[in-house]
Amino acid sequence: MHIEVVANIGEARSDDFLHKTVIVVDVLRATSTIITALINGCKGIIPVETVLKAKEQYQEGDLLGGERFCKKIPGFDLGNSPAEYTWESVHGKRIILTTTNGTRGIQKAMKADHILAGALLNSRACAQAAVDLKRDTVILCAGTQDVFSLEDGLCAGLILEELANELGERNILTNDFGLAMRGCYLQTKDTLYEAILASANGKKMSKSGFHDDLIQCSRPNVANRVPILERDQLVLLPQSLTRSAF
Ligand SMILES: O=C(O)[C@H](CS(=O)(=O)O)OP(=O)(O)O
Ligand SMILES: [Mg+2]
Repeated sequence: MHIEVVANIGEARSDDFLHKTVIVVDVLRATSTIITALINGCKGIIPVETVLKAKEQYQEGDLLGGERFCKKIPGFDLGNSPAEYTWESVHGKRIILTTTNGTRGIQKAMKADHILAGALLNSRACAQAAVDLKRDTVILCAGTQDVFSLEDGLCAGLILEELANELGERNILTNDFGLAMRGCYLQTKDTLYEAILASANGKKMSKSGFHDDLIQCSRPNVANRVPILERDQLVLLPQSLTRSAF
């Protein structure tokens, strides 16, 4: 299996996604939020690029979620903190979500055969799903405003590590950036939270009052489910029979 790791949305060329599986990674915080919301029973998540498009898509009974500059968008029901997306607040609801980077990354990947939402939370499940989908795979690090973000790279490294465990070292091929991210992950795997806390986004999140989100989003493989885009909605990929629950 060939896996290309792309450093940020600005470097992504959507034609490169044809016939592939794209795992969109935005650890802080969009894909961590998406995973949390779906596991907590939300019906589906429509990722959109702008606030205007979110309001256009909105139907009675939906929840509007998302942020600009890390903060909840005025008039929206939810921000972009995974902790807001509890069973009580989201189960049975459809969510229209717009964030600065993650939802833009999903839109950018539209030419792919399959689009998955990945984060540290579900890295092993993402690797297993990518193997089951039998496509060459792109791990698209969302980054922040078209600049690489360490937390996304570390997650890409963990997914590569999980793919090597699944397929065997000799059966995975990646690009130089992927090799570098896998090395970074292996170097920091026992202090992931501290590494993310020290990153640009980690410092920004802490300063903005979202320190708890760093703790939540830095937990590897605590979720065994994978969001997949079906038509225009993110839903949970059915648990493949070959995979254990945990
Ligand atoms: O809400 C977030 O965590 C970030 C905000 S920013 O881009 O880092 O300012 O957005 P996301 O789309 O989740 O990366
Ligand atoms: Mg981010």
